[in-house]
Amino acid sequence: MKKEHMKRIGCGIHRLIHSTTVTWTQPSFPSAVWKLGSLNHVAIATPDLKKSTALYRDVLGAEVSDIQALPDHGVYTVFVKLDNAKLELLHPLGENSPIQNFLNKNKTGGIHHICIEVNDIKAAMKDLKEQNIRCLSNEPKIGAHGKPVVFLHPKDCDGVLVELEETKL
Ligand SMILES: C[C@@H](C(=O)O)C(=O)SCCNC(=O)CCNC(=O)[C@H](O)C(C)(C)COP(=O)(O)OP(=O)(O)OC[C@H]1O[C@@H](n2cnc3c(N)ncnc32)[C@H](O)[C@@H]1OP(=O)(O)O
Repeated sequence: MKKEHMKRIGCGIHRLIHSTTVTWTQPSFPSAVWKLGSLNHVAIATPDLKKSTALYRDVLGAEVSDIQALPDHGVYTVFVKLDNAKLELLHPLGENSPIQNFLNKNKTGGIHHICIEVNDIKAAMKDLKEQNIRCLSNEPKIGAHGKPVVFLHPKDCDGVLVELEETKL
């Protein structure tokens, strides 16, 4: 292929990439009932909480919280502060911790769930149940930030465990 021809193809691709715009589609249900807010956190399960905390604090230079024990959820947590959201480092607490199951399958740890804020958790749960999305508890529990939370089954959410947290939006 001639050099000039290749240059023209290159310019065409460049223009195509730079002229692409994203179009957004509005939700099909009335947003007055309940709505999603910001990403609150991404949770990472780790077999070594001290090592993971040191990675974010000492290597990556982030501000981190103290270790918090949440026996009702079967986890120890450390929060890592980012500008627009948080990371939640999770380690098993107790014999029936859901994190232990996850770590048995993912020995070195990995992304465990994402947490998205909602303005009305009960309305969200009612609506999602009607759409056959399984909520993993019948009632919201109090989560790591002292606010009501509920988890949605990963098999109903494209393989991702999703936590909803009620926050005033
Ligand atoms: C403090 C609080 C907060 O932030 O406020 C927290 O973080 S509490 C964080 C900890 N709490 C929770 O995770 C509560 C909600 N989680 C749960 O109820 C459970 O962990 C489930 C998600 C239902 C999984 O239950 P369990 O481990 O007994 O079942 P399982 O291993 O047979 O999993 C069933 C299927 O789901 C998949 N699966 C399991 N955990 C997953 C995860 N985290 N992300 C994506 N997929 C996952 C498995 O690979 C399996 O798929 P295959 O069948 O294809 O192999």
